Amino acid sequence: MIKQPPLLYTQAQRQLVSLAEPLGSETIPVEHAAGRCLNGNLTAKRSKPTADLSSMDGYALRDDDCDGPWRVVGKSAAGHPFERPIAKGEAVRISTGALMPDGAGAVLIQENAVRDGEKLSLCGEGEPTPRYIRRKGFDFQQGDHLLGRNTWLSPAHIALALSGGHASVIVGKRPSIAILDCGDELVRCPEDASIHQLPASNGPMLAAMASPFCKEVTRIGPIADHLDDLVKAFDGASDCDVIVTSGGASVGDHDLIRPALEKWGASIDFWRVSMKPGKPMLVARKGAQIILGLPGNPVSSYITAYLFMLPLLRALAGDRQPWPVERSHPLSHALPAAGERAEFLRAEILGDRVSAFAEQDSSALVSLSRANGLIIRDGNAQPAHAGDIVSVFHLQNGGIA
Ligand SMILES: Nc1nc2c(c(=O)[nH]1)N[C@H]1C(S)=C(S)[C@@H](COP(=O)(O)OP(=O)(O)OC[C@H]3O[C@@H](n4cnc5c(N)ncnc54)[C@H](O)[C@@H]3O)O[C@H]1N2
Ligand code: MOO
Repeated sequence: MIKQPPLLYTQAQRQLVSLAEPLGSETIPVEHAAGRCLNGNLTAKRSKPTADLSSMDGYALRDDDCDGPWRVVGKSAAGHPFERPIAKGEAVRISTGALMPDGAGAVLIQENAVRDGEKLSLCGEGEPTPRYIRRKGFDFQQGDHLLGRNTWLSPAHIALALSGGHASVIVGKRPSIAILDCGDELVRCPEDASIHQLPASNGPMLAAMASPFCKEVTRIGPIADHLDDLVKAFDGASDCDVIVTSGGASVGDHDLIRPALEKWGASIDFWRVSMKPGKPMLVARKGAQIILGLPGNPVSSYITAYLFMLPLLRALAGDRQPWPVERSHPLSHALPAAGERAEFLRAEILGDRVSAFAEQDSSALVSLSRANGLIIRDGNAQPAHAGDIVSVFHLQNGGIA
């Protein structure tokens, strides 16, 4: 029996993440790099744009020759530049994104032009202007810093890296993970669950949370509450970098995760964290493998995964700042004093204000699925009033963009 008192959640987070040795790096095509952690700085290999371009469809003119009429002597289309300098009295038909001819310093948009064969004149609505020129390197110049180490690459970053001339990037390797549902009462197919059983919802939920950060996610179980079955399941996961269990972490007769891990040969780093929900969480290791034992209650499982599993996976994938980001919001209503454990309240952020849901039972999924934030209450926090500023973790809803 472990006699340590429960750890503070911040201590437990640091202790867990300190066990994570980043898995090294690999070079991959930029177009496949969304959701990966950049391992190194990215500098522009080319400027954007590489030359002055027109931002509109119309005519390129000299900026000392803006009254007209002009003679249209050729065209500059995107990918097909006009090859010689433009002279006085000349205009070049130009399309959006096409290179400005040498000597051109203004664009007349076609809505403000009248064309008769090669003859071009103003229609009286507007003037040629340099405003419709995108200047060479205005977005970034060759040699500029584009992206910093530790950036989780988004679709916009992909466009930036490609536009900066990079075909490939160096990113952190991702871990493999095995996720085990544990409990006699669990059934894999929800349609097969009788009254005394319930669908094993934690495994797929945790897999969905983990998969953006993992190269491979293996789901195992549900596993019955028998020591030997659990040991066999751990054997089946022995190739993975991380093993995550849910259920069986507490103190009941059927809570066998700790004894099973010990029988399997793992050593327990810590068990129990002073947080609500999520208290019975444990961390163990076998060789280089890290095992996270999450509580079975679905909300406890989600919140411990958010606070522990995700930072661990980010750290293994090369992120040096893997922590969830706290933000400040005014409360829209009062909150009572907190208990001894730190509390994470499912909450809704509306505008700037945040309000906790009335239902905070650690098995209640409706309030979890409606929450877009978690209010953080320190252990023994004083009552809070409407308008008081509280710390909140934003929960991600939707994709990575
Ligand atoms: N005497 C005590 N009892 C409990 C304590 C305690 O300190 N003393 N801690 C409570 C707390 S806090 C939590 S949290 C739970 C967590 O216990 P376990 O991790 O052992 O979880 P189980 O008992 O196996 O399951 C709890 C609950 O969750 C359901 N469950 C389990 N796995 C899944 C899954 N994969 N998908 C969906 N639902 C799952 C399970 O059926 C139970 O209803 O212990 C308290 N007890
Ligand atoms: O920690 Mo338990 O997760 O309070 O229900």
